[in-house]
Amino acid sequence: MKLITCEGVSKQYGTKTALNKINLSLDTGAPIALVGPNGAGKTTLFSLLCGYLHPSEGKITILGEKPGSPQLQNLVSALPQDAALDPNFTVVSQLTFFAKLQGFTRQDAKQEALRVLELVDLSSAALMLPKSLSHGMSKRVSIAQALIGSPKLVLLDEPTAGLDPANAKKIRQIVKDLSPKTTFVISSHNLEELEKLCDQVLYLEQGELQQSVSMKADAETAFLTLTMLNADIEQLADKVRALPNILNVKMNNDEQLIIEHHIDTSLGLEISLWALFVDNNWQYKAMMKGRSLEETLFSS
Ligand SMILES: Nc1ncnc2c1ncn2[C@@H]1O[C@H](COP(=O)(O)OP(=O)(O)OP(=O)(O)O)[C@@H](O)[C@H]1O
Repeated sequence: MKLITCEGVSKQYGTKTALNKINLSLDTGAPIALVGPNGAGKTTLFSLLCGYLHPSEGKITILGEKPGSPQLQNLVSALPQDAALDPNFTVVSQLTFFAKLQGFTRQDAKQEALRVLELVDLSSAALMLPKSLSHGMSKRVSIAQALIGSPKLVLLDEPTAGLDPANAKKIRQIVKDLSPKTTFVISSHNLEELEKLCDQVLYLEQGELQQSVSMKADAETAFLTLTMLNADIEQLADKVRALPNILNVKMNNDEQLIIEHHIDTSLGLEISLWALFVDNNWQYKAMMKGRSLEETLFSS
C-alpha cells in the first residue's frame, strides 16, 4: 500500500494559490525531503497531509485513508515548525496527557511517555519543566511527542532550525535510528542535512512540484565531485573529458568539477585522475563519490 498519494491537489487561500495540482506517490522507507524556497507551499502540504486543512481540489490518501480520518490515529503525526510546550507541566506529564488523547489508558500513557522520552535520549528530563530545557532539548521533547503511538508516518517541519550542530546531529541520529519502522518526511532549508538523511527529495516552488529526485545513483551512471587545491581547472576538465567512459564534465566553479561517468568505471577513473595529478603536479582537496543535493536540484 502507498504511504502517500496526491492526485491533482490544489490549495487556495482566498485568491492565493498555495499549491497547484500536486501529484505524488510515495512509499514507506527511508526519509523523504521536502524542499523549496520560503512560501513555496511546504507547510500547506504538511497541513493537508495531517488533515488540518482540506484541499480546494484533488484527492489525498495516507495508507489508503483520507488525512485526518480516525483510522489514521496513531499512524500519522507531525512536528510543527513552531511546536510549543505548556510551561506549567513537567515533560512527562505533558507527554502522558498527549498519549491519553491518542487513546492510551492512564497507566499505558505514562509508560508510552517514558518510552518516547528514552527514544530521544531524554529520560533524565522527564520531571523537568519546559523552562529548564534548552532549545535543543525542547525540540527533542516535541519529537518525542510526535513518536507517541509508534506512527508509520512522521512529518517534521524544520526539525533542526535554530539548533547548534551537536543538537542538530542528535536529531538526525534519532531520525536515522527510527527510520526502519517510521517514514519521516522532513521539510528543511538545510540541503546538507537532507543529503545525509534522505533518499528522495521533493522540490516545491511557487506551489508546484518541480522535481522529485532520487538521491540513489541510477543503475548506469554515477557522479564524482572533484575539488582541487591547485590545478588548471579548464585543462583538467579537458583531460577528464578525454578519459574513457566519461559522460559529462561540468566546471562548478574555479576549483570544482562534477564528473558523470559509467558506473563500472569508478576505480579506473580514480586511478586515471591520480595519474593526471602526478603528471601535471596538481593537488586535490576532496574527491567525493556522488554529487551534492544542491548540485542535483539546481544544476541546469
Ligand atoms: N492562512 C493563509 N492565508 C493566506 N495565505 C497563506 C496562508 N498560509 C499560507 N499562505 C500563503 O501560501 C503560500 C505558501 O505558504 P506556506 O507557509 O505553505 O509556504 P512554506 O513553503 O512553508 O514557506 P516557509 O519556508 O517560509 O515556511 C505563501 O505565499 C503564503 O503567504
